[in-house]
Amino acid sequence: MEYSKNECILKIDNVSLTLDNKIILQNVNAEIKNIVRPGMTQGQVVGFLGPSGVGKTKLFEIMAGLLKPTSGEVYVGEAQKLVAPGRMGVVQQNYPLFHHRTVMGNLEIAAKKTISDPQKRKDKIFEMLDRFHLRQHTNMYPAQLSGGQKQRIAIAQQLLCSDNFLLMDEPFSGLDINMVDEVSEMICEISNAHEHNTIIIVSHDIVSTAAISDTLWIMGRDRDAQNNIIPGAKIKHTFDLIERGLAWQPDIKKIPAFNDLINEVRDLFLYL
Ligand SMILES: Nc1ncnc2c1ncn2[C@@H]1O[C@H](COP(=O)(O)OP(=O)(O)OP(=O)(O)O)[C@@H](O)[C@H]1O
Repeated sequence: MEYSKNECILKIDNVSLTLDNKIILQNVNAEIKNIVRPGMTQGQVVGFLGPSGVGKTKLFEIMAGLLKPTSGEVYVGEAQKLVAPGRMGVVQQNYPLFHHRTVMGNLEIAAKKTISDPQKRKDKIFEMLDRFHLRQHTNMYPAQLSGGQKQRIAIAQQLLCSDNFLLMDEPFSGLDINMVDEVSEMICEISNAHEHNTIIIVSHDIVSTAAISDTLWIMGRDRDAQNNIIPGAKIKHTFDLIERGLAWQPDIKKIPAFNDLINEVRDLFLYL
């Protein structure tokens, strides 16, 4: 598997967060580097896992520039600029679309932020509608769409108005098994549409997330000698799935080493 990891495109630099005198995050550090594969357009997917209540959503909000940490910074892009709202695409679980606007109307609002020429904007929107199999829904309102269709519009919207980063909160939640496969394929397709495309998925679904990730971040807290949790979560474990030969593989779930990985992650969860 020939590849190299080059410049840093996202850096979480010593991020801590205290809310109402409660330490939530403590010195979180992590980095994503650009992956280059000769002859391929290779983006990447980072799966972000951890037990319930550990602080994933808070770090997600900090990475999105929506929440200011108590200390530390997040830098994004090749130029390593401080993150600011709008730089990262954010697809939340409830897909907040404008209900009084059609699919086209919703995408227009997003596209206006980055494309000023009306014709170019329309062309780009139709390209997105085709890519996400939504062309026949162009003039429908969100209330007339399924959950999966709303999710695809929310993704298209974010791709139209932000840089190459997409943060997704629980993309598999509430989906049946066929839809999970469909969303997984879509995430891989988006990540590989541009070599700087980077999708970070926060999820409780370890198997679906690991199956499409190149890297796994596992968030957790330390324990004291009495086995009590020490407040302040960090990214305690990073799995490089490329190095393990578990990235870019069709039928990954059938590979025994993939099942070993899942068991390893589940075992870690017992102590986080
Ligand atoms: N405003 C607040 N003040 C104090 N504590 C808070 C506040 N908001 C969230 N918390 C706490 O921060 C911790 C982390 O919450 P967060 O939502 O990030 O966890 P999570 O890992 O995303 O959980 P889940 O997987 O269940 O969604 C929780 O223990 C929560 O109780």
